[in-house]
Amino acid sequence: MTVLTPGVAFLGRGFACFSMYLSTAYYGTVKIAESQDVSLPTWTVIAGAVVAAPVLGRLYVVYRNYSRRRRAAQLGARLVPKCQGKVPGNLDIMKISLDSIAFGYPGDGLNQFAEEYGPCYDLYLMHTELFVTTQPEHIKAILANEFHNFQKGPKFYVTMGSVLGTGVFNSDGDMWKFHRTITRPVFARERVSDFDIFDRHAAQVVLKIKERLNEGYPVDFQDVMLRFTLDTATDFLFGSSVDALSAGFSYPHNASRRNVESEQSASAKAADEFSWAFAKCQEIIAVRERMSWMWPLAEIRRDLTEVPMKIVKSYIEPIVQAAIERKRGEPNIVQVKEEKSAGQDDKTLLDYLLQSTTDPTVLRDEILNIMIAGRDTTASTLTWCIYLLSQHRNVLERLRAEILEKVGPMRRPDFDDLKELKYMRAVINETLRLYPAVPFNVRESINETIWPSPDPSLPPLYLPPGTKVAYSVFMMQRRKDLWGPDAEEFDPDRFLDERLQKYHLKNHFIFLPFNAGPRICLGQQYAYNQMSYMLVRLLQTFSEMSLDLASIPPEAAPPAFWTNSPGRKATEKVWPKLHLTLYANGGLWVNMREAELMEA
Ligand code: HEM
Repeated sequence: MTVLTPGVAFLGRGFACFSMYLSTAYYGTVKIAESQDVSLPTWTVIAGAVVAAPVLGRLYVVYRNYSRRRRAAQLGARLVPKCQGKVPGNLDIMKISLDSIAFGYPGDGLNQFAEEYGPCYDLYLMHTELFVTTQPEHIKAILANEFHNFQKGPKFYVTMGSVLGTGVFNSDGDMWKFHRTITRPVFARERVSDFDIFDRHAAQVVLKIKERLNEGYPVDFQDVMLRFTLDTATDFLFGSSVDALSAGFSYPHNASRRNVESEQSASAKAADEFSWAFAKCQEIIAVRERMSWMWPLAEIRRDLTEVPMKIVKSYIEPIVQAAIERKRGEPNIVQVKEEKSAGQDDKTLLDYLLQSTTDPTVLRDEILNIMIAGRDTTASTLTWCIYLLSQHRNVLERLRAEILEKVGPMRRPDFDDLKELKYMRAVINETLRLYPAVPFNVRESINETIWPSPDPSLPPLYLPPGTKVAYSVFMMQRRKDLWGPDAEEFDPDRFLDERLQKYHLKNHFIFLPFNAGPRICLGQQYAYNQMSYMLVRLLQTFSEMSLDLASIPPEAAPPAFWTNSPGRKATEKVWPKLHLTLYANGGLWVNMREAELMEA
């Protein structure tokens, strides 16, 4: 069966709508003319209808805006300020938004609009509302107070569908509840506090980093963390690791020693290919989201996710198929495991999913969603954490001292140890504040609503039904009016000293790296445990960390002109970029010094 590309399907729908409009206009005009005994040549009717189309479109927009203004006034509210672009349809603003993904710093463009219009404004792309907000009360409304009025929405399903399918990230209502219910037991406290899996893979990380440093080369820490989180996630979720850490780590672009593909095992190559495809899919859907409803026009010749998704599917499907076959051969797999483990839950996500369905598509979608959730987010946070530690020696030393005091130089930490590592938690939270793994997110309203005005002297804001709202925790968590004058600085003590009471505890909704409300991250505790575990093992072994800037490919380094920018952008040593999650462009190349036994 031929599958239409998104662009052809989009144009087909447009053509069908336009044909309907033309035929209605034609027969309508002919009927009116007949009733008046006037005869019109066919071509004049059709030409008239074609010329009238943009005029009618414009009239519709004017009428819609007028009725929204009137409705807002009736409710004692006002419209969200509209950004005024220089080109019709605010196409120049769309370009700024797309350019900021390709060439800019997260929030570029949007920060300027925030200065001009305040923390909530309407990008109004192609005459369609797209609200952007960084206001905690608005984000609280989206995620908690008005949860039932804000959905991911049909436009989101279509934009993300070719990658996320109907998984937990791309569903609402009963489908979302179904995914959430079958996934939740996997994150029960006793499961996420079983550190055997973390220990196995963290030991491999430390060993392989040492080997590479001993060869005289830095390591791309981001790449190592993506492998670590892929291995731990697959071990935790499916019961067997894909062993991405066993592949040879990449060498820097300027190294005399190069990556030799033939040295890699087949499974390592497959894991590398999967990682590439996985990132590519996320990049493509992030661009689609920024192009609003026009995105199919960029995919007329082909669905850009097709090739990378083929690779992703070829990786996941055998895992799913094997699980289905196991289930067929051993129908009571979950019960068998329950009996075997005598109280200790060793069932994997797949085991739980198989209790509810053996539909390969549902299984694949769910697994892919959880892999995106579980791999890139923690890898991103650990990467930015090491970046910050490499720039703040005092923080690194204090964190290491805490680890050595509470856990010691060699011992494997347990759950109680991690609870005692208060400074560690502050370092992770401060990393998540400045570099949240999911910096931007989006929802769509179902019914009209009213939000408080960021400026209390002005009337509240009116949101029409069916409005897309993008919210950014990245921008909110750097706001000086919410976090104090030093909001742009990395200072973990703000989660421990009087600033905690003054800012965060006064309003919990100013810090939302894991979201909030019914859709709050299911893996939050797992993520804290995994990240803390990895940091303990790293800092037990290494006492110094520094960036190797020469190893970043020149085209991936932060542009020189950034030094004239406001805020952290001016001082970034690596380029933070984003698809669905935040990452370091070109990798995070670091050197580490092994701790002497005396130091430990
Ligand atoms: C630092 C690490 C992490 C961060 C910052 C993070 C952040 C988030 C955020 C912001 C969401 C909301 C997404 C949305 O509604 O659009 C989310 C949802 C979710 N996360 Fe995490 N996450 C992290 C780690 C993990 C891990 C390790 C797992 C699992 C292994 C996980 C599983 C999930 C799931 C299943 C959801 C979907 C919840 C739903 O829609 O009901 N997360 N996470």
